[in-house]
Amino acid sequence: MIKVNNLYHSYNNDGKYAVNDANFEVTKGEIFGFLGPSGAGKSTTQNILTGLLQLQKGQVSVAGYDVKKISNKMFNQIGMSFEQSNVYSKMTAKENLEFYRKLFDVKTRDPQALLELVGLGDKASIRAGEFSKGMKHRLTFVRSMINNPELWFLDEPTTGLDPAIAAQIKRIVKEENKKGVTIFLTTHNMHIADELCDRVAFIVDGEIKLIDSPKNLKLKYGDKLVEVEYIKANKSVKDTLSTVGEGDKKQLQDIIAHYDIQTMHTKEATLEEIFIKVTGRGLE
Ligand SMILES: Nc1ncnc2c1ncn2[C@@H]1O[C@H](COP(=O)(O)OP(=O)(O)OP(=O)(O)O)[C@@H](O)[C@H]1O
Repeated sequence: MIKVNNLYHSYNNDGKYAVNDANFEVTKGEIFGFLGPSGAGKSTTQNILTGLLQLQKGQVSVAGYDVKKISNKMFNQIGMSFEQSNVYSKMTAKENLEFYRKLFDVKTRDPQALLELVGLGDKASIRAGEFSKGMKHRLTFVRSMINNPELWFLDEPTTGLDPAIAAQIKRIVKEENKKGVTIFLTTHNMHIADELCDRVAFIVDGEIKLIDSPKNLKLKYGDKLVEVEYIKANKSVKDTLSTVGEGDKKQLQDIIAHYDIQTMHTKEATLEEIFIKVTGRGLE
């Protein structure tokens, strides 16, 4: 669905690259995450893929189209939801969607039904300018679904939303993906990457450091740890021990044999811990 080879982008032609030799493929039906801190080059890459930035160097094909010579037809097949909501403030929520749907020459979804999907059904005739940031975000989000895209670009889809709405957005993303929609998701939030993505690319300073599934990354980089809490000399003690090292294994057996265990559970490394291990950088 997406093929990127030797992609570079420099804003100032000063030898500094916001995207530096990126190579990846996104296959049909997967949720592919682009995970990296602020300034990593996520938006730049997404903007090149969606034709908002002109391709300078490299080969990029999106939904079967070469982005060097973008065809308007490509826009019928893709959806884009940006972190910054760009809705028309003087139009109502419904007018925003009615206006936008006219840009496509494929079957579009019913604006009222879309608004209801994100809890804005009763706000259809309110001007978007009066909406809160979260409401504008939801409007932008459903607008990007209006043409039933087979490839959906989502930029920080849950950032700044309250947890209930974020959960609703994630549910919709999962449902659309089940119907076969391919999703390219950019984020600096490891939770959403972990929860939604089939594969993630770690990106730092314009470079992709690795690409793998969250599960494989945890198996590969996550230490196999057990967190145990027990009573020793009338005091509660907490230890984190490895199930791989001989010394730790023996200590764990010793604790189980001699002390009163209060809690014991395995501890997985988080994607952020793995990100730091691999790239030497955090996600903030
Ligand atoms: N219009 C621009 N002109 C010059 N430099 C830019 C421009 N847009 C982005 N950059 C620079 O390019 C680099 C990559 O930025 P980009 O916005 O792609 O990162 P990002 O990973 O999307 O970050 P964020 O999560 O903050 O959006 C950064 O160093 C940024 O300062």
